Amino acid sequence: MNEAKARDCLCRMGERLYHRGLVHGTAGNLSMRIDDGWLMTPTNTCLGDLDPERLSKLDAQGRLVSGDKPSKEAFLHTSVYAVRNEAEAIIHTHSTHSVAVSCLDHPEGCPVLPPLTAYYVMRVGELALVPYYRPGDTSLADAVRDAAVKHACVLLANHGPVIAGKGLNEALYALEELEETAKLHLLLQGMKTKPLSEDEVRELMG
Ligand SMILES: O=C(CO)COP(=O)(O)O
Ligand SMILES: [Zn+2]
Repeated sequence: MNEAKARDCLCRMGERLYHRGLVHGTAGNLSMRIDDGWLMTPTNTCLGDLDPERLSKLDAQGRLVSGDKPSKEAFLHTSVYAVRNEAEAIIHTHSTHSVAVSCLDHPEGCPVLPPLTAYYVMRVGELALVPYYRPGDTSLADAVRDAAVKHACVLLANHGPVIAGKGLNEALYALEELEETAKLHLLLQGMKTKPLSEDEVRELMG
């Protein structure tokens, strides 16, 4: 995709996330791979009101080439691209229900969310949980990179999701499935639920 089109796509995606209520304030950040590096949302900006000219352009080494100062999670984004060759776009949000799930006490070895529906399994697959680190901490980027080797969707404890996709739309659809499943999981708290069986999940994962 050419750079002008990528700039336009990022701004439209920011607006879409904002109007869907999936981002608020200046939380969250977006990026896209381009031929000579990455485009990323600038730090402390509202994703609903992005200016294509002010997006941060980073070179292949992650250095700022033009635009405003990049997101404090820039290193997290570039670390995920480094281990996921197919990833062309990354969305990070503080979407409410996903964040609520990220604040629960998750026993070691249990899935972060149960496979409640087929679409959750198809779009999100296996969600990895990364322990809490301060936003922008390079240790957070390192932990996310390690998790991203096997997982396109990662949930940062007490923070929010990071989703890599072959394009922005693929990342959005996974994020929306995650957010809705997190909502279902919270709605079902205290009720006897029957998630998909291991065989049903295996069939969907292919
Ligand atoms: O979500 C955020 C931090 O985790 C937002 O930070 P930035 O405004 O620096 O992108
Ligand atoms: Zn964040």
